[in-house]
Amino acid sequence: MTRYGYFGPAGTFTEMALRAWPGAEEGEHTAYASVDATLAAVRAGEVDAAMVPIENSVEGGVTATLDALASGSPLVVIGERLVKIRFVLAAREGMALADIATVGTHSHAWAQVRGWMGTHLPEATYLPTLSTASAATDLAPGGEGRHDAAVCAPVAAAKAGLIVLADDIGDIKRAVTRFVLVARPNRIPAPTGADKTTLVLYQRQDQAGGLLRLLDQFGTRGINMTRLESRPTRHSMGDYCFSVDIEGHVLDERVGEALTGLKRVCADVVFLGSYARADQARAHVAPYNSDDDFRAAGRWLAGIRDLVE
Ligand SMILES: O=C(O)C(=O)C[C@]1(C(=O)O)C=C[C@@H](O)C=C1
Repeated sequence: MTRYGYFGPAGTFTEMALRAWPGAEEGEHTAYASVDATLAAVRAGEVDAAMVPIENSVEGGVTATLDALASGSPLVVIGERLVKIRFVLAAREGMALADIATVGTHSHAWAQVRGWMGTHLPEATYLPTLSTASAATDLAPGGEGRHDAAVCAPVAAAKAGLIVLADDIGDIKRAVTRFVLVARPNRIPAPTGADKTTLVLYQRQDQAGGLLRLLDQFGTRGINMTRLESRPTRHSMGDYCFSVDIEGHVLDERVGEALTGLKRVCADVVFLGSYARADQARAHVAPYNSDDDFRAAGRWLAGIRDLVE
């Protein structure tokens, strides 16, 4: 039986993403209190794969995940899931909106309901919690009740026996979070034609046009990028690496060529996996950059080289 870990406790959006993964319902599920602990469990072999949040359509990259993936022993993304985000404001039985002085939730969730809070609970103090579901369980019978209300998923409020004071309180109604399933690098899923590849790129040195040179490796091979974020390397002030998602699979000729190009020009390239896109959108391939184009050009060069004595 496959052992899955996830950023928990039960009732997080991350758990929903794991449940949406084909076959995961039949596996064994273990919740971890933080993204770091979840990925450490994969690295230690406690679980075979784990689901963690990586990107939200409103608040952007989940830096805890980006940083934990980029450092430490190698891990790879083997799949992704998109989950529609709907938040409720939940509290213990008997509470009314007027009684709420403190609100607990995950920092990414708070960023998505800030506007609603400013309008409906402008005086409320925000208390950060490890996850949206842990904000709810804190209010369950036996919980410490460190805040008056929790911002969480409807399912987390129900599990904790809470009442819903307000439903669908996200400032952006179509908010979506992207979650990735991460494993040790002993398997890379086969290409599907609708794939993504995730990389972390370290520049050799900070110089004019440095980032342009890295991105050029994609541009000249007709590769479309779907995410680019800079993160501090933590070595010194102003020293950044780039976390990138591109369309395509490591077995695609254009992606392979871009990777070898990056390996030459970068101080380091961390390969974080090639995997099927959740939305199944096929890769855009710019003209003259298909596998056939690359192979034909390779055959032409080999033909010339064959003539060398
Ligand atoms: O706390 C949760 O429920 C999570 O799954 C984490 C998380 C995140 O890290 O972005 C996931 C989705 C929501 O956007 C808010 C919080």
